[in-house]
Amino acid sequence: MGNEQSGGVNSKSNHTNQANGKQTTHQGQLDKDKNKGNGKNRFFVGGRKKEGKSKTNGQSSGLGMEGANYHKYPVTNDYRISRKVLGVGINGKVVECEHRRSGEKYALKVLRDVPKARREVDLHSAASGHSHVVKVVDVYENTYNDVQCLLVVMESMKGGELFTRIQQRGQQAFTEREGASIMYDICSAVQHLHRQNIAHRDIKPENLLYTDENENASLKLTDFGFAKKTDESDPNGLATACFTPYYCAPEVLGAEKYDKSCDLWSIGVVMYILLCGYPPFYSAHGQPMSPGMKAKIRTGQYTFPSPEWDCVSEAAKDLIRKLLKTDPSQRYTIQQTMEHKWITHYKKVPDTPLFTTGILNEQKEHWGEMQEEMEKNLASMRVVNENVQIKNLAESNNRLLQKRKQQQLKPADVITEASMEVERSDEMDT
Ligand SMILES: Nc1ncnc2c1ncn2[C@@H]1O[C@H](COP(=O)(O)OP(=O)(O)OP(=O)(O)O)[C@@H](O)[C@H]1O
Repeated sequence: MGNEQSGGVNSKSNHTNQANGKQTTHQGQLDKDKNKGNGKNRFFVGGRKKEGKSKTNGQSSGLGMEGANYHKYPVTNDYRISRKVLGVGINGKVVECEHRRSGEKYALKVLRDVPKARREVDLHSAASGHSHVVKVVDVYENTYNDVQCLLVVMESMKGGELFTRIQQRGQQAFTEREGASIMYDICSAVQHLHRQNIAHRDIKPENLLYTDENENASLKLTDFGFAKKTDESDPNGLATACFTPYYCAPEVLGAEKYDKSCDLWSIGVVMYILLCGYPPFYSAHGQPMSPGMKAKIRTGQYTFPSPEWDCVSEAAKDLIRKLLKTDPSQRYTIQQTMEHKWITHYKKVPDTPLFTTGILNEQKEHWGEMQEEMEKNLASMRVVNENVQIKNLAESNNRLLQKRKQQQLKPADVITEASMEVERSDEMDT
């Protein structure tokens, strides 16, 4: 994949000092000039070298970011906020903004400043140095109408969602080799996260976006709203909790691996859809879920139906089987996935034309249901684990866990209301 956009404010003026492993940006310099930051002036995104066609695995900015650098001065000092909505999620709108000096366009996500949002911003920033993770450029903590907000400036992803792009290909068939190349990119992003002990826990088609509409656009992972630092888990402190055969209890696997295994399940589902155009746990060709189908999900029954899967390589099917294991302790880790020949040798995967584009188009009207179903499954995986922790924190006499209990987020922290709109005329500059 190639032609990655610069993640910094201005690709020309960004520079990376690779000798000392630090990155500074034009924006960083700007803030130092103004002396308005919080004094640390650490920036999580620097100008990255443009990538050629060959892939680079797991590049990190090397910054070892623990959290974001929150600017306290108004975002509008640096950016013009536009009314153009780039997307709408559960947390509100993502709008376009423009850097005042460089004129470059970025995406702005506005979150209410609650601990969950801080976690999202910190973990996204920490992961942001990878070429297949959407870059966080700047973060501001500003107050609007007495509501404290976090404003996250990200690189603008102008190429839309993964499957929309495949749907829109026209006559040219999507091939298994292209599928392998896409999966390599996704897996390298997840490997980067897991190496930092970050589980994303919300890998789904809507969170995989392309930088632009060019053929060489990069696919990147975004939305760290459910991401979790896995090394904060204390599996030894967790006692047995109720669990269905669908999920093994975290104490069996270790909470850390449990959270990460959720990402591997998602990778398996995305890979399956990529290779045929419909999801694994569905009745023929994406028909809505019946109760019987739901039972199949719980017991991990899926098939590789004909004719879509007839020409797909055995190696691809083998990897899917290893990713879609219902028991997370049996499921492949990201390391094992990266070492599987279908991923490692993605360039040698057969160039077989697939049914994917045609089926995605035929099944357009079922796409919403499919997304909902995937979201429900992800949610139940997260809930199983959260429940286990909540139960044991409440019952535990362990002092460490008691301390964590006090810090535990309340469900009310989940942001459900619409985002703060930065639309007051004094903050707007359209
Ligand atoms: N960097 C970006 N560039 C362009 N569009 C973006 C960007 N980030 C997000 N979007 C758009 O905004 C939508 C919502 O963003 P995001 O998923 O981060 O928010 P959310 O409120 O956490 O959503 P969700 O409901 O998916 O959990 C995305 O589906 C996408 O269409």
